[in-house]
Amino acid sequence: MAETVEYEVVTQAGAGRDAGSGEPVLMSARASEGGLDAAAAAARRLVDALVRLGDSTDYDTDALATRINAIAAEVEDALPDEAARLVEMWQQEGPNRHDLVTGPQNPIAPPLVVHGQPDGSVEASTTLPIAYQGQPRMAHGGISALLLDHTLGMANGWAGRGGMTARLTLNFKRPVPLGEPITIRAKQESVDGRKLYTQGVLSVDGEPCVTAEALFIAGHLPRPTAD
Ligand SMILES: CCCCCCCC/C=C\CCCCCCCC(=O)SCCNC(=O)CCNC(=O)[C@H](O)C(C)(C)COP(=O)(O)OP(=O)(O)OC[C@H]1O[C@@H](n2cnc3c(N)ncnc32)[C@H](O)[C@@H]1OP(=O)(O)O
Repeated sequence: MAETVEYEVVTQAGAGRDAGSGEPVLMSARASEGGLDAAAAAARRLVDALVRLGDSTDYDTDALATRINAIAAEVEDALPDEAARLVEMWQQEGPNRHDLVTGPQNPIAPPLVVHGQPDGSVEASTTLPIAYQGQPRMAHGGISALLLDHTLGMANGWAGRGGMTARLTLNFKRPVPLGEPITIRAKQESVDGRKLYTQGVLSVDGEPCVTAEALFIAGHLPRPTAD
């Protein structure tokens, strides 16, 4: 097996769920109004507009591609060393700002907002745009799987011991609509040695759409370091 390590969970407030405030605690990173978070939000907006644009418009998409490529080239010219960026990404003890589900710096993250609850569960919410469409007007099942896997993973972190997904079982009970608020609740139900058993449900308007049961194995791959 690959070498794995365990991380201590530190919340934004500087403590894990034992802080005992009795209030939900924000676990995902809060988006800043400017800087890279704002640029990622703009990229998300652009992706949404492109998917909605289609071909039946007079809009000059060739010129658009040229302009988008010019911006991409400008950003590429400013990129730091890739290894150093990886170290920076994983330095933070709190929520990952770069991750593809909750990260405000990641344009393909919806992003999902996750709160740790006093009862040991986590609750996550977002609204999915049309870029995530599977069946007409509905979210792709793989997106539901991604959101559930991640939220169950965060529930493990909130419970104090996180790990890697070994098995994820999903039941798709109802299609998940785009453009409507979705909620995911998840909780680590039991621990047996390194085996973490975690469950969750994705609901819309209080109606369960997708349920998940997972086995995680405690430990993560080591974070990149400068050495
Ligand atoms: C306010 C601020 C808070 C911030 C902090 C928040 C905290 C949260 C932070 C961040 C959340 C992030 C959330 C992310 C969530 C997403 C996670 C992923 O997507 S992970 C990527 C996908 N998964 C993989 O790539 C794994 C690939 N598989 C492996 O690497 C290995 O198979 C691994 C590590 C899973 C297990 O390998 P071994 O060698 O360590 O362990 P072995 O000995 O094989 O298994 C241990 C036991 O588990 C059973 N087991 C393993 N896999 C099983 C399976 N699929 N089904 C049933 N049993 C299984 C085995 O039979 C064994 O059982 P016996 O101890 O013998 O009783």
